[in-house]
Amino acid sequence: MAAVQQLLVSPSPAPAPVPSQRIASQSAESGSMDVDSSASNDPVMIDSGLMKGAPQTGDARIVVIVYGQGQDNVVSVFAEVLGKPVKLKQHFKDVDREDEGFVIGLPLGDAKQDVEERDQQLLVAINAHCVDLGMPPDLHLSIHCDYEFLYTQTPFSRRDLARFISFTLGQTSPHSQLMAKSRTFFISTTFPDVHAALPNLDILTVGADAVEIRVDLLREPQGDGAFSDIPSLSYVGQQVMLLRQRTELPIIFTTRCTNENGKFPMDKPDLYYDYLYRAVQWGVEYIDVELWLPEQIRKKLYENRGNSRIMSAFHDFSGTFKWPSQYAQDVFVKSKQYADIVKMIAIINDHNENFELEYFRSKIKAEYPDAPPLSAVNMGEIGQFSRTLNTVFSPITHPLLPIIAAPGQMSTAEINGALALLGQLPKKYFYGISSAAARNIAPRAPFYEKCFNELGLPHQFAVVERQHNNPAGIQAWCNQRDFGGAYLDPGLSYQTIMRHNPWFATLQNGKGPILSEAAQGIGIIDTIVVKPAASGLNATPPSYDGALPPGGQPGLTSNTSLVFDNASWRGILSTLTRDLAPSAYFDRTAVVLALTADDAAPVFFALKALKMSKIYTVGFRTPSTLARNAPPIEQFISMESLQRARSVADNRAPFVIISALGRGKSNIVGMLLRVFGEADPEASSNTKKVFLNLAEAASHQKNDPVAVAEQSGFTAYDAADVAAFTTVESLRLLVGQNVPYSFVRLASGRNLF
Ligand SMILES: O=C1C[C@@](O)(C(=O)O)C[C@@H](O)[C@@H]1O
Repeated sequence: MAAVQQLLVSPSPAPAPVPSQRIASQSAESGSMDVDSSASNDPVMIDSGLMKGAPQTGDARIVVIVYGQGQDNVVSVFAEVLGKPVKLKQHFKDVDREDEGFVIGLPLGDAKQDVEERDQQLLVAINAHCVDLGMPPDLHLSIHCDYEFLYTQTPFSRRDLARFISFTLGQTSPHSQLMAKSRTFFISTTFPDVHAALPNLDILTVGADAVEIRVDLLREPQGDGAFSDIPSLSYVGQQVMLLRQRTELPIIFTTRCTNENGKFPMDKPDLYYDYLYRAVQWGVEYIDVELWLPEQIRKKLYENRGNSRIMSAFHDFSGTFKWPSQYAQDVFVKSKQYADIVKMIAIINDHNENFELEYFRSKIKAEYPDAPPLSAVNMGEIGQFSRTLNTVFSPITHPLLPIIAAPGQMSTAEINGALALLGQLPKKYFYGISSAAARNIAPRAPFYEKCFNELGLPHQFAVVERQHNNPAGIQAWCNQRDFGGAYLDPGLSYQTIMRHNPWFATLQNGKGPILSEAAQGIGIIDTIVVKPAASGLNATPPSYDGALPPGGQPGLTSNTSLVFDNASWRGILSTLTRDLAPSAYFDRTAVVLALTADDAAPVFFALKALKMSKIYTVGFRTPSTLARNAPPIEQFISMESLQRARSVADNRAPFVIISALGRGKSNIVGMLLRVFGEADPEASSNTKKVFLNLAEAASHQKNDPVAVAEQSGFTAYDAADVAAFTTVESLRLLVGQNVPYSFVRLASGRNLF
């Protein structure tokens, strides 16, 4: 306890992180650390635009779960994931305003009687069906509930439930995040049975931003060696469930018709509605809706799409389609009416028609600036060139797939290889600038190399060691003609980088590097992204007279700028929301233990994104600049303040404990875990508290914080979880490619499943 007291009363000083370039120069001038304890009472709220892609409050209606016989337990899991208490009732009519803030469970038999008359303004109805009990679910409930969650009991995928409920309630929005990327790909799986894809799914989806399930290609066995003409909704539901349990990627649900290279019959258009609307109810992120379908079906799907996004699809196999024609433009105009993405795909006869498509693309952009994004490619070998140029949801294949989904499809590696040959993807040098200690905790270099290979990227990657206390020399790696980007592990404060690497200040004609929103809010830079600047062509090349790294070509080219970014906060956010919906954190409090404010800064930003209402700190003081971008802060400076936090009403008592304290301090972390982990009989929700250990794992040791947390009733995550999610984010920032979290874990020797 003496050690605790000592730590609590003697916080270590911390350099002030910098929330903006302007503030950066001010505090750099003053040179002093700005410690502000009053900031805790009067936090300055950040711009809403500051957290693009951050969780949203979403659907505020009462969540009602209809459960099957003997399945009332699933209601508690929903409640736990949402961070709400549970109530069991009988009928929809029993649910009223007093139930706001609860998750309500209704037994199937009773719920069925009045599901149609329910108050849709008040509640959102989810039919939870355990497929182990048999398929299909009760049809009446399937049709009339807002959503349907299909699950297996063993294994039960909590991650799938968290993702389903966060998405359907609008707390997460994968579409807006994907559309912010400069290039997106989706892999068209062509398996007759998703089971066949599962063993290779991690590797298959490297480079993909979404996975398409070609429902029309699924083959449902009939038992006598035959297959049904079209797979039943029961079969399709289970296939989607299986896929979703095994990938974190958004799913595209496609029922491709016989006329457009698919197998779905065209004689009953209503059948499409039944399948596609059910996919909306299953919480599938993207629904492919073919343009030939009657307008009333397309309109109805668009209007009832919930949080799913509609990809309008048009394929022309006639060989007479012409991109410069009025017809092509009419197709676009008709498509965009009920679409979030417009897909147009055609067979061409001449290579030049690829250029016509490019002209069409730019014309559409200019004439319909507010229209949904266009994804357009040509089929066949002759059309492959267009597949390298399309940037919105390019369909890709993989050598491990049984067949290609359309003539001319290419893999990500082939597309990148082609771009490299065409000079569109020049070889660049990427660096992992890390301290020896960081490299030991989570070696990222072999993984980067693996990804570059797998993605067919021509780049080269090298790890360079930074002396622990010497932040100088970073500029030497960046000021090279072929510099591609770098991650810094650990990150460094903006001020520190700028102070010790004066060359950065010369960028952009003296304006310095660009700071991303996250970097501004956090003040710690862990990713340096190269951005070709449109206006940079006339810029003066920045000069540099320092030593160059071996083999480096002097001088970052003048038409590029550098973006200082932060990927760690997203790693933290993704870890915290892997098994819980964001709402489990909304308005609750956290404890953050660290030796310096720098270590805590990305945590604060993530907790702000999770709309947490207060942070208690241990071990450091929070500079006002950092407090501005965080929930209100109170420092634990005595045992009394700790006791106070412990005795407040349940909702205000700390729900998350995040520690960046190293091994030497694990007894302090353990003490706090025991103090706050005790079960609270008054608890207003049954959600287990969360512990995140950002420090090096000290497993098999006495006082291992993760073990103590689990014994004290916490769900615990460690630095490796965050490192994997952070790597996903930094790859996305540095090379614009998505690599699934599960692949990162696999590549680092730990399988997630
Ligand atoms: O729409 C498309 C595009 C595609 O037809 C192609 O050309 O790659 C492949 C299909 O699976 C997908 O649904």
